[in-house]
Amino acid sequence: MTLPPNQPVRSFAPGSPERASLIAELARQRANPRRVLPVINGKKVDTGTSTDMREPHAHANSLGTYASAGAPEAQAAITAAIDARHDWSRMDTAARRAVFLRAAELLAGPFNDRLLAATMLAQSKTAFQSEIDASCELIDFLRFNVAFAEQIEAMQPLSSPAERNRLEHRPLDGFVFAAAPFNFTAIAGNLAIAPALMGNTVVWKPSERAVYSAAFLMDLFEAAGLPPGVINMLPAETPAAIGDTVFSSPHLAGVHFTGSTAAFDRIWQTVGSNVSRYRSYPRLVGETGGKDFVFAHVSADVDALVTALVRGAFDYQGQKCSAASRAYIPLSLWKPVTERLAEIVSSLTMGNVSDLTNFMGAVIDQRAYTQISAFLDHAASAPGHRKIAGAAPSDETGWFIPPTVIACTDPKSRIMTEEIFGPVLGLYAYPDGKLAETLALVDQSTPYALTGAIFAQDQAVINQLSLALRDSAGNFYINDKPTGAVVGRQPFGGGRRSGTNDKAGSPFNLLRWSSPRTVKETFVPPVSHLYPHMAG
Ligand SMILES: NC(=O)c1ccc[n+]([C@@H]2O[C@H](COP(=O)([O-])OP(=O)(O)OC[C@H]3O[C@@H](n4cnc5c(N)ncnc54)[C@H](O)[C@@H]3O)[C@@H](O)[C@H]2O)c1
Ligand SMILES: N[C@@H](CCC=O)C(=O)O
Repeated sequence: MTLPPNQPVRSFAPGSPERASLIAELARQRANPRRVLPVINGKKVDTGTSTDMREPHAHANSLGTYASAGAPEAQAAITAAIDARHDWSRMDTAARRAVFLRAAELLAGPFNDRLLAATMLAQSKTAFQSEIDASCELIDFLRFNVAFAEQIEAMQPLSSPAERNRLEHRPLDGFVFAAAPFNFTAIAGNLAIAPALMGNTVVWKPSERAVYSAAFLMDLFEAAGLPPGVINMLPAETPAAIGDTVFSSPHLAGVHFTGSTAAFDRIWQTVGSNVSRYRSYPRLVGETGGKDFVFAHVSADVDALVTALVRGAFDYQGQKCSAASRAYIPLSLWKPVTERLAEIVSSLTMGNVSDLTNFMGAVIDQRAYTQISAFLDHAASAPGHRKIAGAAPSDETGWFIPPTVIACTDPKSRIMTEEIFGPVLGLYAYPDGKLAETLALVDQSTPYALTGAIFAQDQAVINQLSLALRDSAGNFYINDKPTGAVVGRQPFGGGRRSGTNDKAGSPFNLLRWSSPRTVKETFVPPVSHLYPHMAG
C-alpha cells in the first residue's frame, strides 16, 4: 500500500507568495480578537468566565479571551461523546476517513494561513517553526493516519473454504480523553483525531496555554464535516476541574496524553486508583518529557555538530520535548566547538515572531519564564558552571530568555540532568579516552529516553555508539539534530520516563484506539457432538 507524500515545507523567503499572505493574516488576526468557547455536541457554550489569551513575545497584546470549562461542561462533553459514539463508530470507514482527508485539504488550502498565524501569535513560533508544525506535520498526521488505518484494516486473519475469519476494528468501549501540550498545534490536533479516526469519540482538552490555536483547529474539524459530539473541546484554566470529572467516569476508555512526566504520573495514578469503577480497562497512551542528548565522538564534523546543537537546542526556544539539552564533547574538540557555538549563539536574533527576520521568539508564559530563569540562577550561583554564551532574560515586552550555553564540570549537574524546556544547553567535556564511561553517563544520568543524537564519522564507531545508547532514546539520530521528526519517516516517541512510546503518527498509535473483534463464520456447522476416535 502506498503512503502519501509529505507536505512540502515552504521557505517564506522575502518575495515569496506564502510570506505575503501570512503577513496579511497575522495583521488580520491581531485586528480581530477572538472569544473562544467550549464546544460540546457541536454547540458553543459560554460559561461566562473570561481568561485572556496573550502573545508571549508581546504580552501587552491580547488575542482575545476564552470561557473556561469546568465540571458541568466536562460531564456534558462525556454525555455528548457517549451519545455520538453509536453513529460515528458504525459509519462506513471510507466515509469516516473522508472527514480527515477533507481536513487535510482544507488545511493545505483555505485554512493554512489561519492555523499558521494563530500558532505564531499564540505560541510564539517563527514562520518556519509554525510551518513544520501547524501546516506540514498536521497535514501529514491527517493523511498518513488514514493510510495507516487502511493498512491496519488490511491485516486480516487466515480463512479457509470451510470458514471465513475477519478482524473488525471497533473503537474502545467508552470515550477517549485527549489532553494536549502547548508546544505543538499538530500534536494537539493529532491527540484528538487519531482516536476519532478509529471510530472513537473524544473529550479534548487543549492546553490552557494554547487555547487560541486550538480554537482554529476546532473550526477546521467542523468545516471538514466532523459530526457533532465526535470531538468535544474543553478549554479550561484549571485542568484538574476537567480531569476530576473525566477520570471518575465509568465510561473512560482511553487517555491520549502528551505533556509533562509529572502530569502523566498524576493521571496514571488517578486512573489506577479508580480502575474498578470503569466498564473497561482504559488504554493509557502518554508521551512525556525528555532530557535529550548530543554525543560527539572525536571524529565528529565540528560544523555539522555545532549547527545541530544550535538548531536542536534553540529552535522554538528549546520548547520541544526533543530539544538538545545536554551535550558531551571530547576534550580535543572542546575549544573549536565552544568557540564556534559562542559565536553563533551570540548572533541569534530574538524578538516578536511577526518580524520574520528573528530566529527565535519568546517562551510561552510567565510560568515558563520563571521556571527557566530559576535554572539560569542556579547555574550562576552553584559552583562548577560557566556560561559560554547567553544574555540576561527580559520580561519587559515579552517572555524572552536568550539562548544560553553552560559548561558544567559535573555531568550530574541539574543543568545536565533535569528537563528545562527552554533555550538552555548544558555542555560537558569528557576526556577522549573515557568513551565507555561517558556513554554510561549519557545512558544513566537522567530518567528519560526520548531523543538523542551522535556525531561520528567512522561507521564502526557509529555502530558502537548506537549499541551503547540503544535504550537511551526512542528517536535516535546519527549525524543530525535530535529534533524535527517527520510523520511517516521518523515515528515519534520515547521510553523510560519519556512515555509509553506508542509512536505518534504511526500504525502503532492507531492500534491503541481499536478494540478488535474476531469473527469466525462457519459455513457448514457440525451436527453431531461425537468425535471419530470414539467409534468402537
Ligand atoms: N514526548 C512527546 O512527544 C512530547 C511532545 C510535546 C511535549 N512534551 C512534553 O510536554 C511538556 C510541555 O507541555 P505542557 O507544559 O503543556 O505540559 P503539561 O503537563 O503542563 O500539560 C499537558 C496537558 O495536560 C493537561 N493536564 C495537566 N494536569 C491535568 C489533570 N489533572 N487533568 C486533566 N488534564 C491535565 C494540561 O492542561 C495540558 O492540556 C514537556 O514536559 C514536554 O517534554 C512531550
Ligand atoms: N516531534 C517533535 C517534538 C515534539 C515535542 O515537542 C520533534 O521531533 O522535534
